[in-house]
Amino acid sequence: MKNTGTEEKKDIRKQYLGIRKSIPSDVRADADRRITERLLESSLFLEAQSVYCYVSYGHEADTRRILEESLRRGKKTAAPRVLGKRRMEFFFLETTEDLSPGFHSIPEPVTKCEMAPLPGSDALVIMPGTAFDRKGARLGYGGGYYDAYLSRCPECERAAIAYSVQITQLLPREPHDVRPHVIFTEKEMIVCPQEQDFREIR
Ligand SMILES: Nc1nc2c(c(=O)[nH]1)N(C=O)[C@@H](CNc1ccc(C(=O)N[C@@H](CCC(=O)O)C(=O)O)cc1)CN2
Ligand SMILES: Nc1ncnc2c1ncn2[C@@H]1O[C@H](COP(=O)(O)OP(=O)(O)OP(=O)(O)O)[C@@H](O)[C@H]1O
Repeated sequence: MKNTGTEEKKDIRKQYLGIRKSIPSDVRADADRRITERLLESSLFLEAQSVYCYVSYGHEADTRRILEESLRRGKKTAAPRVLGKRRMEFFFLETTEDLSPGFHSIPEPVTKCEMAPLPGSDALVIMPGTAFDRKGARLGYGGGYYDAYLSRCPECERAAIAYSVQITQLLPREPHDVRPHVIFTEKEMIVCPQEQDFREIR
């Protein structure tokens, strides 16, 4: 990871990558199940016509069942592919077999997949992250991919999924950060204040 933002962000990222990695596998499996159920039962997911979801790798909160359920229920289902510096696009999947290892070995949509238009108000984007605070400030791997992509589609619904140990005190915030509306953990659904109240609170 190079040029990944402020030193403070780098330290917090490193710390939380360690915390996430150290979750025992049985606890992780149980948390993945609970996070998935909470998300699948939410009106955000039930009402979404299309779902733009990351494909988990390493120790990220698992998205495999979310992708499968989304496809099974006939929602347009898209996954991200990195195309260049700070640039990614989403591509529609027909099945989870349309994924093959790409950027950093993350499963990405294969070339035959059709590029998805920017998500509109009937779309739900499911965001990854290494740490979050309760106001929705988010730390990724430091590539700036989600901030850049989501700044192009302010209309869509944004949900993050994460293990409860990834929720932290206030994170440093930059003007280009695009925050989720809600965060689902295995313990709760955190509703994040939106722009207006955010400024008042901080
Ligand atoms: N599953 C998933 N897909 C995603 C993202 C993500 O966060 N998660 N991204 C969100 O922006 C984009 C990819 N961004 C990335 C940026 C940097 C690294 C990276 O440096 N990975 C290292 C270190 C990981 C670690 O220490 O755990 C590696 O794989 O070795 C990976 C992905 C698009 N696709
Ligand atoms: N829209 C932008 N304009 C200018 N610089 C940006 C923009 N978005 C991100 N950056 C820069 O890119 C780098 C990575 O951004 P940031 O730390 O916010 O990524 P991240 O949210 O951790 O990663 P990701 O979105 O890929 O999960 C930082 O140096 C940041 O200042």
